[in-house]
Amino acid sequence: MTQQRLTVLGSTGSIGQSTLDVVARHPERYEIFALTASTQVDKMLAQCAAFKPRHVVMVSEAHGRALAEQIRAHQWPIEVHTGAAALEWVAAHPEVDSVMAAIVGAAGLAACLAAARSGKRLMLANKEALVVGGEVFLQAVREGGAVLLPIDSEHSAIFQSLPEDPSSWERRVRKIILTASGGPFRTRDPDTLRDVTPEQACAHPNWVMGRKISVDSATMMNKALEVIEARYLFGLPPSRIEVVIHPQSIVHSMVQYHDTAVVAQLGVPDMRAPIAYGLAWPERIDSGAEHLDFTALPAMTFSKPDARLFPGLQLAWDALNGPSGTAAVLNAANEIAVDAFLNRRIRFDQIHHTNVATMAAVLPESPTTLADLLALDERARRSALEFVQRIQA
Ligand SMILES: NC(=O)C1=CN([C@@H]2O[C@H](COP(=O)(O)OP(=O)(O)OC[C@H]3O[C@@H](n4cnc5c(N)ncnc54)[C@H](OP(=O)(O)O)[C@@H]3O)[C@@H](O)[C@H]2O)C=CC1
Ligand SMILES: CC(=O)[C@@H](O)[C@H](O)COP(=O)(O)O
Ligand SMILES: [Mn+2]
Repeated sequence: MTQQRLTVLGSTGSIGQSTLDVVARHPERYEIFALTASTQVDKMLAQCAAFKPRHVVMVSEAHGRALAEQIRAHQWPIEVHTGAAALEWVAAHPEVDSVMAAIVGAAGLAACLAAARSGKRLMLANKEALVVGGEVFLQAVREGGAVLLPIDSEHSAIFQSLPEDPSSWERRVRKIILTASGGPFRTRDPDTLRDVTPEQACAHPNWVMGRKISVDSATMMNKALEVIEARYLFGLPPSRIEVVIHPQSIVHSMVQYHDTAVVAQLGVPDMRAPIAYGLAWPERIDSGAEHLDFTALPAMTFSKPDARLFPGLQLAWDALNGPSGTAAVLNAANEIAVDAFLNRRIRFDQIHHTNVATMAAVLPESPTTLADLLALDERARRSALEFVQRIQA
């Protein structure tokens, strides 16, 4: 068995830490080449002590300087880089075999494209990168000869439930069914959502995750992003992607075939399982997650999402059926709106208002390059920010 050399983008986050937890269980299989973060110096220092990477990137210069000082004091042979361009360098480095993409938001797009163009095994948790990148992302994967493996729990489940030969998916599959927990507000009266706090929105019933994705789960924009992600990963038309509420998060998603058979993937809600699958594919390795005990499971239920409670979900299909680039506009608006909500500048229900207003205001012009995508992302962010400033006043 040859060791895989890994770059973990976003190693200080929830997915990054779970990835390192799995990696630590298999030192004979994985070696860390580079770790990247933005601001969390202490966490990164602890990861440096445990994994001795050759390179570390701190996107923030000030935090990078603070880390470099500590690394010098320990006399560790680790090079510290700063700035966003260094993310692309460690993602594309010729000595790297595999890249875990676990940065949150469109900030991870350029590094994902760099890994894809360099033909890496690209494990994708950073769904926003694919939502924004769309066909440009897929073209980079094809041209670079990369292997794109989903880490998002639903998409890992679908990937595990599909036949091995991707050229048969369109022909054999009737529908992809994404499960959604419904988040912390699933049973609320929609009229009471105006005044929920960031703390309430981040209290996900089943998963411990970063703050941005936790708010997305509460609005179900997470599922909207996942519908778009599924469309690009599996190539089925948007009309053949469905969402069902499954509050227990045990069935991670399903594939329904033309003969009526449904193949699903089940497991405890622990991201180490899909991460281990991505790391070892097509092998199976210990992930550290608990095995399912079917005799101890709660009753599993499935229901239709309530459009009054989760109006943002429909935006996925609106974006996919709109001009190319509309998904990038939606993502940018949502990133701005979630940040404004987390900083108590807008109400929870105004996240959706911001997304709708930005989609109406910003018309994309068929982006075909990374530069086009970044310019569109920037334009949509400016428009969303203007809207946020208007409704705040
Ligand atoms: N958490 C989960 O269970 C799941 C997450 N995902 C997806 O995985 C991705 C990561 O999520 P999660 O781990 O929860 O997020 P976190 O917020 O926990 O972690 C984000 C990571 O990205 C880094 N980061 C933040 N901003 C930037 C930036 N501008 N440039 C470079 N690095 C940056 C952070 O660095 P620092 O903290 O040092 O500032 C941190 O390492 C998201 O796209 C999410 O949707 C998908 C499925 C499940
Ligand atoms: C763990 C994971 O993949 C998250 O995306 C999770 O699915 C969030 O749960 P929701 O179903 O509430 O969005
Ligand atoms: Mn998910």
